[in-house]
Amino acid sequence: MTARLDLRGDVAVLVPAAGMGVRLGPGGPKALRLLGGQPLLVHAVRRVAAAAGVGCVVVAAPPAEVDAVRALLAGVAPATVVAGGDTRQASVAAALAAVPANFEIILVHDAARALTPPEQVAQVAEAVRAGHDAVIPVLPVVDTIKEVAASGAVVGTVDRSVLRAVQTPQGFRREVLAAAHAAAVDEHTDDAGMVEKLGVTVYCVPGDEAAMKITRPVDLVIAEALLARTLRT
Ligand SMILES: Nc1ccn([C@@H]2O[C@H](COP(=O)(O)OP(=O)(O)OP(=O)(O)O)[C@@H](O)[C@H]2O)c(=O)n1
Ligand SMILES: C[C@](O)(CO)[C@H](O)COP(=O)(O)O
Repeated sequence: MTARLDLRGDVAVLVPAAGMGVRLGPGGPKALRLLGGQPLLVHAVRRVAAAAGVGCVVVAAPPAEVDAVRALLAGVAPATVVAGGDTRQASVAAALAAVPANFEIILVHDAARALTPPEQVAQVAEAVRAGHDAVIPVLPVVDTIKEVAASGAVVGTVDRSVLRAVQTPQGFRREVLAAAHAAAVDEHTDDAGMVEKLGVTVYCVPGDEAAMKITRPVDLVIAEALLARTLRT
């Protein structure tokens, strides 16, 4: 049993956790699915709360599970739990609305990236504190990438040296994230994409393989192995 963590810092972390996990298959909301015997959300919040500088955690839970998630997190960290929306973007907006006014640095972190090291959370926050308006952790793309037509014919091979796979947490000055959500007219899969539309420069820091997103059944198998490796060391 791990002790409940206190929060003392100037960084608020929003944890969208209201998705159904359709690509993972049947089994209920993804954030409540088990990894090493504990819900993904518990792994994620424990690591976020352990990161240097984090003073506030707001979780957007599946609307039917808000009370259950409050109870689940009571022994983990002092998180605020709100009802999420129909899309990730709506869930982030709901969580953002619940952040106390004194937090000027806001991170957005997928519950589905359950094993993200606290150091990655702290590094993103630090880059915002150092003056960047928007910060994302990224990894190089390891596969050859083709552009393919609807017919199945290859159009061309993309230069992957300029591509990066994007992780979370994504970090923002509060004003920038709030402006991006206020201005959004279409759906985005990440918050940095919304900020880009404002013309704000998004800065990259190195990501971590442990921050992989649990999306498909095979990702749960990989995450179990990563967790076992962490526990061994
Ligand atoms: N309406 C939604 C949809 C997604 N999320 C959250 O956004 C993160 C990233 O989304 P993804 O991994 O795509 O999760 P799901 O939407 O649950 O997956 P799927 O698309 O397979 O249903 C997850 O932590 C998920 O819980 C959310 O809070 N609210
Ligand atoms: C925010 C994100 O995790 C960055 O990789 C991702 O965009 C989440 O959305 P998706 O539904 O998996 O595309």
